[in-house]
Amino acid sequence: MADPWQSAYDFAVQVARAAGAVIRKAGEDEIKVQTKSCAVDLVTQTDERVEKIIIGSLKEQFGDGSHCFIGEESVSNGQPCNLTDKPTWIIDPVDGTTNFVHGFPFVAVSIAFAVNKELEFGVVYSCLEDKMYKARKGMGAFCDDEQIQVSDVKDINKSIIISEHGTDRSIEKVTKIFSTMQKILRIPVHGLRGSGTAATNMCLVASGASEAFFEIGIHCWDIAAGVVIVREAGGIILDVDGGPFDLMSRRMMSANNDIIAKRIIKEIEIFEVLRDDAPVPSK
Ligand SMILES: O=P(O)(O)O[C@H]1[C@H](O)[C@@H](O)[C@H](O)[C@@H](O)[C@@H]1O
Ligand SMILES: [Mg+2]
Repeated sequence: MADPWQSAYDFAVQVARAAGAVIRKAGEDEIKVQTKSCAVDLVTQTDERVEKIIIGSLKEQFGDGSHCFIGEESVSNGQPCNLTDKPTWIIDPVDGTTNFVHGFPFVAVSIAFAVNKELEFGVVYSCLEDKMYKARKGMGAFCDDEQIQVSDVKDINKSIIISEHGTDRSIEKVTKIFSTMQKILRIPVHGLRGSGTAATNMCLVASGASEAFFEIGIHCWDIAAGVVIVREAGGIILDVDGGPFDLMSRRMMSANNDIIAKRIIKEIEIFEVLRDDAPVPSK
């Protein structure tokens, strides 16, 4: 049977690499910063421009109208965020926007592709490191041309765990996030880390550099590509309560194995977040 998505996958890699070059170039000039949901949820003209370039390139290649697009900045500007059975591109043009603004060296272009709500492939280009992570369902995960594999560590005391504090600075959420981090540190684990971009964090789990990354508050575009990459590197993806993963729930646990995942899940203090596909309240 013809392989329907190989050419789309190859094209996504090309588009991610080209988008990364635009981000690197933009980082050399003065960056104009705006905010979205709160004072620390940053967005720049580069986020907007790169998303337009990516979606424009994909529409040119697959522009018969049968493909759908979920992009961070399109959604932020009012587009719906509903995953249907149609071929759908899920795009974070600049994952690690705050890092980009500060010149902190972890910024990723994340492009995922789903059909019938199944993630078919994911591409994460860490553009300041010039590392291309990619994976197709059932075909393994790669960093550039090297196949990658999750860590084989089963002893939680010998693990590095990644988490992020996100952009919500409410006392309720900050308290729960840091109480969770404190409990994990005191297990003890070897260390807690965070790159500042969910997509990169997932690639660090996929490449064996960390045993788990979890976060409550991320969006589908931050993690969709990383989900495929972690799964194809032999890892697992769960909800933060240990249940089945739901791409639109804004909660995710990615780990090298079930033992590590379940041990960390025991420490997570869960707080509620609005789903990505929640109906937009009428103005
Ligand atoms: O950089 P963006 O695309 O906004 O996504 C990040 C988000 O802003 C942070 O709050 C999260 O902690 C990161 O995991 C996301 O990658
Ligand atoms: Mg982003």
